[in-house]
Amino acid sequence: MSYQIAVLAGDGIGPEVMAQARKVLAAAEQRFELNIEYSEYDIGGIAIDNHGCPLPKETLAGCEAADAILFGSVGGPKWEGLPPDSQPERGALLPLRAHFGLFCNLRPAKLHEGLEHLSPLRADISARGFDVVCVRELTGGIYFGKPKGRQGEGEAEEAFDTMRYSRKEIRRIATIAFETARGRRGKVTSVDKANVLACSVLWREVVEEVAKEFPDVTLEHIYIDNATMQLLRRPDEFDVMLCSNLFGDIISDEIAMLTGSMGLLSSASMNESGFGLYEPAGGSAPDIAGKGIANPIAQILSAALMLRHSLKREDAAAAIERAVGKALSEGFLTGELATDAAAAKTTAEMGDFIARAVAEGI
Ligand SMILES: NC(=O)C1=CN([C@@H]2O[C@H](COP(=O)(O)OP(=O)(O)OC[C@H]3O[C@@H](n4cnc5c(N)ncnc54)[C@H](O)[C@@H]3O)[C@@H](O)[C@H]2O)C=CC1
Ligand SMILES: CC(C)CC(=O)C(=O)O
Ligand SMILES: [Mg+2]
Repeated sequence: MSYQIAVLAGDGIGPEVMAQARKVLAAAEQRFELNIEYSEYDIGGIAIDNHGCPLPKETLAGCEAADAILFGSVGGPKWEGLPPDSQPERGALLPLRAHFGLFCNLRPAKLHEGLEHLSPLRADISARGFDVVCVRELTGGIYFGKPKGRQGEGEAEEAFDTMRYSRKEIRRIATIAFETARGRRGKVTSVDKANVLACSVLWREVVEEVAKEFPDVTLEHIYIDNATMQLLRRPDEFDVMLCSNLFGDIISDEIAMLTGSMGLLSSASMNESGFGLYEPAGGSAPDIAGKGIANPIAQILSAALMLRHSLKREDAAAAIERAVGKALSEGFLTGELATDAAAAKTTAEMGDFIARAVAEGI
């Protein structure tokens, strides 16, 4: 069986970390006798520069023809002055998510063995460890609600966004959260702002309905403001965090950093047919782009999620995750994690280490 993967490295650190994911995938292909073909396409800022638009037709056609999309990141200061819908994020990433109906975003974060002391959590809390999956609704809510815009003569006097959710949208993502919890520690924490927002009141109602179909799973509700605080206080008590688009965006950066770095959090975005886009949860990191110091692990773990969810190769996915665990537990760390700057590894050295560990079959 051969697989077609559309590779969209994008901007900033995207191409640097994507090169490492490709190395690791090559090692996995050899060891597990996978047959993967890759086609590379421009997206985001690089596509604006090369084609005059952030999501060229060829890119979309390449993605449509593929079994899965491996995505880097888009955006950066160079393109910030463009009209909003021509920018990399609103003109490419969000339309891509909408086009493929990628409503289900899974962001798994766990405190890796060997990194406990590098987490910004208080030492006694990080010693307890944690392992959380953020299940984020990705194609609805305030990021997509209409109308949205600016109003006023000349310089806008006001701007507005619309938060909107249907029962169907809430039901399908809540169902995924409960199913995910069933395969884990059996607890869903639904994050909302039901003391203020009409969408959150509906969110709670529908989540309660779905919960009745999963009597073996415990459900708790929490307001977003309290959730950000409780994650710092008792992260080990969370299992699956069910979030709307906006709240999941916020929570996912927090859980990434609790594990030590934004460069560790992978993600899978899937539609109702199981088609997926796999990308690091962080962005293009313009502050470190081009320096060869970005952590490629989020991209490498996203490739592992692609192997698991789209290619159904649990063996190869698990091997990559073990290889990442080996690097971290042996203190093989990129600069943002290394306590001894002189011992920090480059992006490429990390990719080489993990690829070798996959090839050697740890
Ligand atoms: N999926 C995507 O393509 C996303 C794109 N963006 C875009 O990326 C650009 C930068 O956004 P920011 O808000 O600065 O968020 P960011 O996630 O790019 O960076 C935030 C901080 O995390 C660090 N960081 C991120 N990834 C890292 C890695 N792999 N290794 C080490 N450190 C890492 C950065 O150096 C920076 O200090 C913006 O244009 C934004 O719109 C932001 C988030 C997601
Ligand atoms: C353009 C943003 C919505 C991307 C982002 O921050 C994310 O998906 O986490
Ligand atoms: Mg984000």
